[in-house]
Amino acid sequence: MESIRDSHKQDVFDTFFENGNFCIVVVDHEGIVSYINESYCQFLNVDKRQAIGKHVTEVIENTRMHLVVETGKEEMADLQYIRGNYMIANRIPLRSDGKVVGAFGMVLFRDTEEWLKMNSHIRDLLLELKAYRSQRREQTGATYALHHIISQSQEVERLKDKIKQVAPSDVSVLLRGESGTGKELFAHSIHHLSERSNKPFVKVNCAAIPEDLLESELFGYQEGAFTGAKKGGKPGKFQLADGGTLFLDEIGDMPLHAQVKILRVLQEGEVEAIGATHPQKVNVRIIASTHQPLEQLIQDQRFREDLFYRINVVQFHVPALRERKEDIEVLARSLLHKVTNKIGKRVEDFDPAVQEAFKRYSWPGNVRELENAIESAVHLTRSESIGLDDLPSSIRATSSGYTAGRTLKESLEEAEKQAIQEAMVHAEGDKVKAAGTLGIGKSSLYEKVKKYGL
Ligand SMILES: Nc1ncnc2c1ncn2[C@@H]1O[C@H](COP(=O)(O)OP(=O)(O)OP(=O)(O)O)[C@@H](O)[C@H]1O
Repeated sequence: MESIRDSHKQDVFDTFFENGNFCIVVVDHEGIVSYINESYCQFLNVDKRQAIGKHVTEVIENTRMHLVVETGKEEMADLQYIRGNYMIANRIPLRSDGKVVGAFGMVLFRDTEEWLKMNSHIRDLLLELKAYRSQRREQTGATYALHHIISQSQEVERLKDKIKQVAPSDVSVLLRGESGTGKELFAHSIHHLSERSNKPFVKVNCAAIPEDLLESELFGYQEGAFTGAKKGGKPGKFQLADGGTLFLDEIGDMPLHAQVKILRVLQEGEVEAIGATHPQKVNVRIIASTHQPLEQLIQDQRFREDLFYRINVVQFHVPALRERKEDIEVLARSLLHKVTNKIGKRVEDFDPAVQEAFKRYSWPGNVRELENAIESAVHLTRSESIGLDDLPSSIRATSSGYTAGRTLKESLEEAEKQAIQEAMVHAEGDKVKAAGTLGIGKSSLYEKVKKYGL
């Protein structure tokens, strides 16, 4: 099919070159004006017929068009003083068979006032967009999207791809992984990528709500349901999340009686507020997260198997930071930027030894621990680059067996403390297992845990 450029070459040319909004000039290889449009002539207050054929310096004040022909280098968004003001122009060399045969000039803004107007118009639009975005985030409750998850490792990149695949459906997702790995960020991202993104994202921290309040938090209550109940009652998290996503954080810590009730809501799509006479229909997508070994909890009868199958339709494992060391450097830089912006202190980089220590350390607290270590170092440092001395001692200790000013006994104790910490993380808090891995007795481990305040 003939393209619009070929069939209407002249119209396209006229529309662009004679458009009243643009000022355009073309010079030949000697800097002689071979074309100038009407609006440029009006702006310069010159007659078009007289301008064509003259050297560009005689037509346009402070022009550099002839210089662009000489240098062959384009000049973009350059300021040019003209008619008592600065205009902003692009100058582009025209080439034929590799030789500069002339130059094309275009005024982007006739004066800085015009530019400022456009600039403030765009700034206003950007501010409006920003306000709209944060308002929407506040309304929905999901602050993060997939692009906020910084990574370079194949593991996390693959995980992001899988998240994109399942997010649009309504399927329940179980996010597993150690504490601080970023499970909540993934939960937000799933919501953002789903059809529910304009509806609420409601988080329930199952480990933080006192057991006796959990039911009223989850399912709400009616006015007069119990002494101290608020006037008008209170909606539960399920009702608040209606149409959107309910994020059950740390679901492994949920008491059994609440598990039974949640299961019923998920099976029946109905929730009954405390003191209500009728159940109420709710439509929520469930995303749950846990760092606990749920299969073990099921065996110990601390987690209901039927609830496990309900929430575990698609399961993702977010790897620990020590299992994806490639992410540490990019994450550290991005977190440094985040922290310095928040604190307002100028710290731009890490000493190479710090990045090395970061790579060697095992990060039992994962990205959260990395963020905290960087925040504390930014507060402590006296230079623009974070050094080893600015790091918490546990991380510093991994840089070598030796830290200046420390006795051998202190260094050994630090190493021992760290080994115990790591073993405890691997054993998910099971002290008997951790003692076994370390090759020491249970009572010896208890003693050391007490000594180091772990
Ligand atoms: N890939 C990442 N990019 C940027 N920030 C991250 C990333 N992963 C985690 N974080 C940051 O680390 C902190 C902990 O993340 P998050 O709360 O999502 O972890 P979690 O796995 O849900 O932890 P918990 O199980 O304790 O609730 C947050 O401040 C988060 O912003």
